[in-house]
Amino acid sequence: MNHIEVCFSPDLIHLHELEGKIVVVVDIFRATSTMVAALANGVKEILPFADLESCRAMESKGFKIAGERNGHTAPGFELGNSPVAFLSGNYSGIRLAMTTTNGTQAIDKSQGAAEILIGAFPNLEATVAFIQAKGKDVLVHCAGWKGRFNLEDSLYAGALVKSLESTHLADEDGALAMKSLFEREGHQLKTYLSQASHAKRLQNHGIDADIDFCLTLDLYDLVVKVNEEGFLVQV
Ligand SMILES: O=C(O)[C@H](CS(=O)(=O)O)OP(=O)(O)O
Repeated sequence: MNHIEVCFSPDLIHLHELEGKIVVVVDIFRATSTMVAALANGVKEILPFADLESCRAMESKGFKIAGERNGHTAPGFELGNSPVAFLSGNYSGIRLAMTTTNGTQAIDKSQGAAEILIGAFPNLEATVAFIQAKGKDVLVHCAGWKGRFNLEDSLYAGALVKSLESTHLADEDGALAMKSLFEREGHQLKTYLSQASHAKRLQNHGIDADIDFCLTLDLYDLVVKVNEEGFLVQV
């Protein structure tokens, strides 16, 4: 049987072994939900950046640029970090360069894994099926918030642990705790996560539609991975 463990913040990733594992990066509010929405709605590939300047520079290379800090579109960027923005409009075939407060930092810190997947509730079951076909150990890397634990990424980790229980043993405390939390609260994701500090911050930004989208299960039969050139693509 394979194993599954959970890292609750990019600041703790040094405590985990990445080599040989599938790392699933998750930033429910909103980066990884937005990445899944973008690729499901025509975007060809996404190049993630940890910093604003490197991302901004990609505009002159033919990329659309998406930049967000503290929940707002960064100055000079065409797009921010809204999944709903990709549900309308024509993004067919575009290349996107993207940087966000937490999510793209977590991707950056996942280098060294056998494979890096992008996890979100709208593609949970597709991700589960892909992992089960691979037969590798899994590390869920929660983006958290500025180095801190957050409820929504951790609850996704619990959903993944629960969905993989027939093939992946959860024998460390973080994975066991999040599985229990998901078993208790997973039937009422939206109600439970409305109290999350991140959801409250975003509600103050008037983006309830984004939050609803981010907490919708299995909208897409789509797996997103980081390819050898560092692009996020559909598998
Ligand atoms: O845009 C978001 O939802 C957040 C903003 S913040 O972390 O709450 O300031 O960024 P993300 O990288 O998606 O966590």
